[in-house]
Amino acid sequence: MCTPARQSASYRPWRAESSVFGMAVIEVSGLTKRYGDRTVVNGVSFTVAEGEIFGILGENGAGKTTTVECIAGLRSPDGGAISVLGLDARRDHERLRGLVGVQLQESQLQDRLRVGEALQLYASFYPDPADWRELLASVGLTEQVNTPYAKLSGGQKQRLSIALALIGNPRVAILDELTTGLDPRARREIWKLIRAIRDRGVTVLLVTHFMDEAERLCDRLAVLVDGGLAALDTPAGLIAGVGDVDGYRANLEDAFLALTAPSHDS
Ligand SMILES: Nc1ncnc2c1ncn2[C@@H]1O[C@H](COP(=O)(O)OP(=O)(O)OP(=O)(O)O)[C@@H](O)[C@H]1O
Repeated sequence: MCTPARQSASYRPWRAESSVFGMAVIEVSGLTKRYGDRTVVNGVSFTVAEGEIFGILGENGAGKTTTVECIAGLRSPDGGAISVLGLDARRDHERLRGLVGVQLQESQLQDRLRVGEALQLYASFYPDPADWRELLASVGLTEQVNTPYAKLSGGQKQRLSIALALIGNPRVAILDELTTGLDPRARREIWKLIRAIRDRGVTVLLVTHFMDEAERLCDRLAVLVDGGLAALDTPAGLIAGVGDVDGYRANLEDAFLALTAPSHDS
């Protein structure tokens, strides 16, 4: 069973339910997901507006991937409703496929498939794909165009999976652990790319464990604790909720640790 969301006594929860952005593109209402008798996502609700970069934070096992997989229509919720671009995430999955780009953890391609071939193959699935060579350049893989998947480094595989999520020119991009395994320069390049696609009106939902990434890139953040929504706010709002820590101004990691701290009242 899912335990109630833990919350540190020192944290003053803020909630920015509505954003300054426009139309809601993703609406999650009371999302609940169970595996067997374990509830791993428990009544989670939030909306993501068009053109927003929305981050999901949480400790390992908090339910982040399960949440985004339900939004991507890859898993069936046990309760609640999810609408993406006005369509039902699960029932209208086929229609949404061309509109939503998904990069999930551990995307696995055929070992012998070359980088350029993979992009051209995926581009052929979509009516209005991005220019694959441009995309290749923007994720820094131009030199690897003829490299088979099996010969890519971990970070290069990660960059390719981001390119594949964006190849269909999606209106919504769902990115799970966007920059895990990337070196610092590559991470900055990927942040730039994400901002650029956002500037074109793409709505971005991303899961991350990196506090700097969440703070620099995301307009708002949802923090999941034990499958429940512990906080939903801008990075600055979350930080403001903790005040000072040991005489220093708190940062996002302090806010995250305060929100996810084990409860002391057991
Ligand atoms: N297919 C599955 N069958 C059973 N349990 C699962 C399955 N997938 C995930 N879980 C469990 O559900 C819980 C939430 O997993 P999830 O992958 O959503 O967490 P997460 O927040 O993304 O974690 P991480 O940061 O480690 O990637 C975990 O306890 C996990 O073990």
